[in-house]
Amino acid sequence: MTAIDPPYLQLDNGEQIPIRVRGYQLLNRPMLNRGTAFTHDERRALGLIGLLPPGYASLEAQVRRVYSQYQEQPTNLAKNVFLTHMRDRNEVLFYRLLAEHLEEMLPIVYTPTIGEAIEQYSQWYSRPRGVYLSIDRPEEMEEALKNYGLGPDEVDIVVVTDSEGILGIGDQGVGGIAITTGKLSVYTAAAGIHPRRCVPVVLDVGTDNLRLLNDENYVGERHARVRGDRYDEFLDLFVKTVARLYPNALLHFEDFAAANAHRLLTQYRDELCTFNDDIQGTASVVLAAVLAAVQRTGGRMRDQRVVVHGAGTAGAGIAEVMRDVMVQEGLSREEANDRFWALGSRGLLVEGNRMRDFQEPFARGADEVAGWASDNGRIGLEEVVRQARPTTLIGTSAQPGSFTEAIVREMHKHAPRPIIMPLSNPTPLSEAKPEDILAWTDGQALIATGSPFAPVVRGTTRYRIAQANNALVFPGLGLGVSVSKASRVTDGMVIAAARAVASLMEDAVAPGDSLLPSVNQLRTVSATVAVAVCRTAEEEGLARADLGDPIQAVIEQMWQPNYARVVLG
Ligand SMILES: NC(=O)C1=CN([C@@H]2O[C@H](COP(=O)(O)OP(=O)(O)OC[C@H]3O[C@@H](n4cnc5c(N)ncnc54)[C@H](O)[C@@H]3O)[C@@H](O)[C@H]2O)C=CC1
Ligand SMILES: CC(=O)C(=O)O
Ligand SMILES: [Mg+2]
Repeated sequence: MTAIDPPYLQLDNGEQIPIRVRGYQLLNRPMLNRGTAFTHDERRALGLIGLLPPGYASLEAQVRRVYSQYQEQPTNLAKNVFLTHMRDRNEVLFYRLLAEHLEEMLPIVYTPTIGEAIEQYSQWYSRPRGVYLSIDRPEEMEEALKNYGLGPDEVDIVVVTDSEGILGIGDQGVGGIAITTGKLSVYTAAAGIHPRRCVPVVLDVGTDNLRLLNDENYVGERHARVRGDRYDEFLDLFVKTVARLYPNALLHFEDFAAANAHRLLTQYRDELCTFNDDIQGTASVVLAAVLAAVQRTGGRMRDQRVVVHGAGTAGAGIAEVMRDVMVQEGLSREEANDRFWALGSRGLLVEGNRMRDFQEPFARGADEVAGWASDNGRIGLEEVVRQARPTTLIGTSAQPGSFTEAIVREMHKHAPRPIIMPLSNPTPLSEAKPEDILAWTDGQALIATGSPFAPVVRGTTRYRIAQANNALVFPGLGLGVSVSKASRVTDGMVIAAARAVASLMEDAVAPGDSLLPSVNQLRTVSATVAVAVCRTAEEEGLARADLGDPIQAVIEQMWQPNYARVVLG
């Protein structure tokens, strides 16, 4: 006996979803629409007779057709637009296509092409997706979120940006909504978070991007970025409204500028279940790559000497988590901080100079650097590498080409297997190309990048380049939080996620092996991360779900892109 009247969708987990709309209304609902995959009986029952061409195509046949259409698109941006439109028509088909061609399509729906799509958001704008909240109308915030149509128990993840620090391309105004929908695509493709249980949000607080303000097509608020008290009050209202409307959701902050990113994380991390992906997601995946690299060099984390080029949102987060692991390995906090040399736009961070509070732990003493070469007081990367003799070089500066041949060769003089990670996105902003780094270090460098790079062949060795992108962590983190109903995201979870990713690479020890799992393994990686997060949530007393077997719980919750059975009665 069923609880509801047909027609309805019968899901694998026993749930039944009523189908209340008919005809074109149904075809316009991307989660229900299946186009030519509706059978004739379904078309009769759902008011679709005459609204579709008579032929029937299975999901598999539809995937083959849309894949060939995809391949005909002339540019990567056109491919991105094609996939965006497809997601707006038929989400199961979109996610099935993405799942079957993940390595090929992730760079299209995510970095690097998403950077272009965001820059040209207003020019290509055709239909909305997500929730647009304007700082000029805070009183409409609750109504706007409610209009999205999801109830208190129907949301697992809210991804929010204020668009000030999109990837490495900076302030992109309202177009930043596309980073939130992009991240949510990755949540679904990588971790099986149900696409309808997610809310993408842009906080339109204005923009300082003059190109956008002068573009007649721009679809955002046309004024400078609001800062100060009004910004803080708007953010506070947003966080409190989300916590009230969706009490079980994870709130994911994305691409805020450095000052706000760290400040907001500190302010809200103990108040609700929230994390900052650029700080914590990035720190976790980079820690995984560094742990794998350190294992290959036969050393320990506590012995690393680490230069962080670009100690902003991502760079400082990476340093903090590496420092915490060094402390776990027995160093005092001060000894561990001392193993870092961090640079900002004014060069090496030195005590007494102006810097942000989250950078202070990594500043060097003025006495120590007194004899170092500087240009108007600015100590540059080459001098830092010469003096500090790092074993690990992290790039989160968005300064393309800043890991020069001279710098990499200097580092290699003292580090036989230098760990070098140009992590800036999108691809044109990378601090160096893996091919060059390998050439300058005679193939000895252990490398990870932020955006995807093709393998490099040198002699008989094929080097697979690890993509240290937070996409290897945030989907599994979100899934683990959702399955365990964790009340907070903790540093323990961030480190557990990193160790889980690194554990997948323990057998990868041949020359040329990647430091991280490949994008094709994203589902496995996300499930592994989710299980580690669930276990940590339990250990830390933060899990509100009775998990039983976390592996089974995680696998059962992962949504698969299949058409559910339609029960017609
Ligand atoms: N691989 C990944 O998963 C991730 C990569 N990133 C990338 O990292 C880059 C930075 O992103 P955020 O940390 O969010 O930006 P951010 O603006 O917070 O940090 C950038 C830092 O670089 C510093 N900087 C600027 N010019 C410099 C120079 N000439 N020398 C040294 N430092 C300089 C700035 O002072 C700032 O501290 C972006 O390209 C972003 O795409 C960010 C998050 C995740
Ligand atoms: C990957 C990412 O989050 C970034 O580049 O900002
Ligand atoms: Mg980001």
